Amino acid sequence: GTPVSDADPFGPEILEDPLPFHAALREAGPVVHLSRYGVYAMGRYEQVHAALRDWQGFQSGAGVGLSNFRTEQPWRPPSLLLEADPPHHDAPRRVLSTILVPRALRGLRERWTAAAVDLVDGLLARRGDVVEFDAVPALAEAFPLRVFPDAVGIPAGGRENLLPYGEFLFNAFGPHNELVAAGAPRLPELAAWVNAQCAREALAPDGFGARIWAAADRGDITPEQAPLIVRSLLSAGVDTTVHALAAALHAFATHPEQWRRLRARPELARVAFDEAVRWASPVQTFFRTATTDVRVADTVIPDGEKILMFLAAANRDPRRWTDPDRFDLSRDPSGHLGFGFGIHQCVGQHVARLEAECLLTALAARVETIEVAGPTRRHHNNTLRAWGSLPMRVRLG
Ligand code: HEM
Ligand SMILES: CC(C)Cc1ccc(C(=O)O)cc1
Repeated sequence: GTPVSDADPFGPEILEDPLPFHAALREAGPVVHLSRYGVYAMGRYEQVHAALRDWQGFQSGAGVGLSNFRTEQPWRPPSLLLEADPPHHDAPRRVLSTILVPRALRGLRERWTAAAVDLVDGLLARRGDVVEFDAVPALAEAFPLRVFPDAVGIPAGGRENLLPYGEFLFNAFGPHNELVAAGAPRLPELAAWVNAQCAREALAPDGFGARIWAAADRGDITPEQAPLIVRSLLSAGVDTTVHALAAALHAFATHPEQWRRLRARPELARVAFDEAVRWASPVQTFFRTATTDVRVADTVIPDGEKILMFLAAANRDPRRWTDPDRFDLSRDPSGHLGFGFGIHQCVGQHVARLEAECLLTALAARVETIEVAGPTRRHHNNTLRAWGSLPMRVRLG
């Protein structure tokens, strides 16, 4: 096939099945220059981990997509976390990590558990012992949309805008291909709606959003920063969990022995989710920008060049993982790069884990076997690994 350096990682062939390209990229060397986009690509765990750790040499402030904010206008005001370097990154990060730390989420566990049980019961009730449904709309999309917007505290109306907004955002980290073009027409209305949800008066008094505004009232951040930090939650907190949950359900549906393990030991739900995030890497890639001429192995990456990091390739690097292609609940997945690493590591990972734990536990309590019931369909996005459709058959027990 095409040599790695001429490949199009954002083209339909590789988006449909990236695994062969990831393997070829790992084998081609520690760093590979991709001529199509003029970027430096890394697929091995060692180099991706090192680049994520070295925030001084590999900055986020010029954008974490292909677009270089040093020379191009961002499509929206840059994120104060994702697209910021220290020191500007520090206060917004501290505010969000305090709000999203596990003990701050304790109050949600009971509510989210009840919501998961209610969703699963509603799906399975009075339909006999064998039930078929598409797990993408019925579970992977339905559960995050049922619990997360309320946790942020945004109004009830318009929440159907969240997924398409995130869909555009994650496409926009890649090149302006037809995936970006397809989302462009609706963007102005979607962006206007998202921005309106970040205003203090739009937010319920007890959600994550109100806590961000309370941090502004305390002077931990400025009132100008508060809405942008709420925007970070609405940008990063929906499509990621939707596609991670779909990936976990697909993993279990194609590995019945792992479902049996979860049924026997429901406390494995959390580690199972991290193994699914490692195995599927719902966030496949994103970029950094070299802040100086930086040497990686035998390559010098010139100042200002973009580096494309393949988290998904690193998460299946045989140099780091035993039997990397196996979805295995007995593995210790810690150290996986599915949530990133270092100062920008996912600040919402505990929210994602709690959502997954609640949904998987509710399913494991009712469902004896889970299997794919028909042709699955991928959904292509420049950054996200996603299922468009997951026909599923469950047997109650
Ligand atoms: C399974 C679901 C999720 C995955 C796979 C995921 C993945 C990631 C990754 C890989 C990064 C690092 C980006 C970088 O280094 O440039 C990140 C950062 C971030 N995530 Fe998540 N995420 C998930 C869920 C969430 C949720 C639920 C929230 C909000 C509640 C969230 C909010 C954020 C924010 C604000 C950042 C930027 C952190 C910073 O730059 O300091 N994410 N996420
Ligand atoms: C994997 C990351 C690129 C997900 C993400 C998206 C958006 C934001 C934001 O701050 O808007 C933060 C994180």
